[in-house]
Amino acid sequence: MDNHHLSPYMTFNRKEWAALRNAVPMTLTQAELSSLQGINEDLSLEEVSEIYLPLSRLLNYYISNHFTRHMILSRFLGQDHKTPYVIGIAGSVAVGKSTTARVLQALLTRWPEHRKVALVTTDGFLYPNKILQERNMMDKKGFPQSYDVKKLLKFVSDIKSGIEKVNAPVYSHSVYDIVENESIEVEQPDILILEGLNVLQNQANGAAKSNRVFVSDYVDFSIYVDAEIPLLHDWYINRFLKFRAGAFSDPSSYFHHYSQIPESEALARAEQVWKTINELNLIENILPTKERASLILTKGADHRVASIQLRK
Ligand SMILES: Nc1ncnc2c1ncn2[C@@H]1O[C@H](COP(=O)(O)OP(=O)(O)OP(=O)(O)O)[C@@H](O)[C@H]1O
Ligand SMILES: CC(C)(CO)[C@@H](O)C(=O)NCCC(=O)O
Repeated sequence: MDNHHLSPYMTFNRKEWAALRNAVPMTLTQAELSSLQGINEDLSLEEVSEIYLPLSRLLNYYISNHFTRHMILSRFLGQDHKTPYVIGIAGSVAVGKSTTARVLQALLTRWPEHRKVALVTTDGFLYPNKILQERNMMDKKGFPQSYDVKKLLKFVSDIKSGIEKVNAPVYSHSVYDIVENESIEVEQPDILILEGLNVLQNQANGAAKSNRVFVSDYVDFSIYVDAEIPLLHDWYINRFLKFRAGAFSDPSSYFHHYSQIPESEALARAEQVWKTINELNLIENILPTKERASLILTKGADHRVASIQLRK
């Protein structure tokens, strides 16, 4: 472990981190490991046990401590005081935030406390295409101004207040828009995993100047998933091609059009979108939030986590 005195982080390499899962062993059966792979067929099981399992153990300690504190507060107030633990997951488009979130959801549910873990992505709080078009912002999707931040803040604040049922809107990558008349209902979870490009943004990087409260104010533990730009570029293009391949026979998919033109043309468009939208957004609005994360996961080729930085 590198504990450089000027850095706010302790840095672990892969081997050092993997060793940390052993102190309180939690073993996963082969069947459980296989069911985790249903989350993402490219996810390696070695990755789950060496990286995500120790991470879920650490989180489980923090979460237990959170609930102990709230029990004390309940005693002090003489009334029930329970608020969910919020884990934020930030990082570039295509870095693997949603995969990370789903693996952590599965692992945290599995700890003996059997906590109820809800998962929400901030994509659902993007303005619908109709509004983005009216505001001439279709090439700004994912930028701070493309989100209905008020709605997102109300959502997180309602969850934190312990409101019984809170609804979140849904975004579809395949339709490339908010899905009308669809929502996910969040019912008093113990843990909320909130995943999205913007969960760590504050006034200094992107959020509207008039805002005084930020999503990050409601986040108890934040994870920034990081990788070098050339890797992110490749992951974005690969996922684009996967969507394109899946959209040949589905005319309702946004990607259908790309399946009807030559691959080289579709690729040129994907390259342009990456460069002018997602890479730009990463540099301007997402990367600057990295230094505020509680934990940074740095990935190398094949999504393999190479190092972990944990705030001291
Ligand atoms: N741990 C992993 N191992 C292997 N492949 C992965 C892993 N995580 C993500 N991927 C792949 O990388 C691509 C992007 O992943 P994912 O959709 O989870 O990213 P994201 O950060 O949630 O993207 P967005 O912000 O656009 O929603 C997908 O093709 C996914 O299959
Ligand atoms: C929905 C977001 C913003 C975040 O997941 C992203 O996947 C996206 O669609 N960006 C806009 C440019 C594009 O990739 O088409």
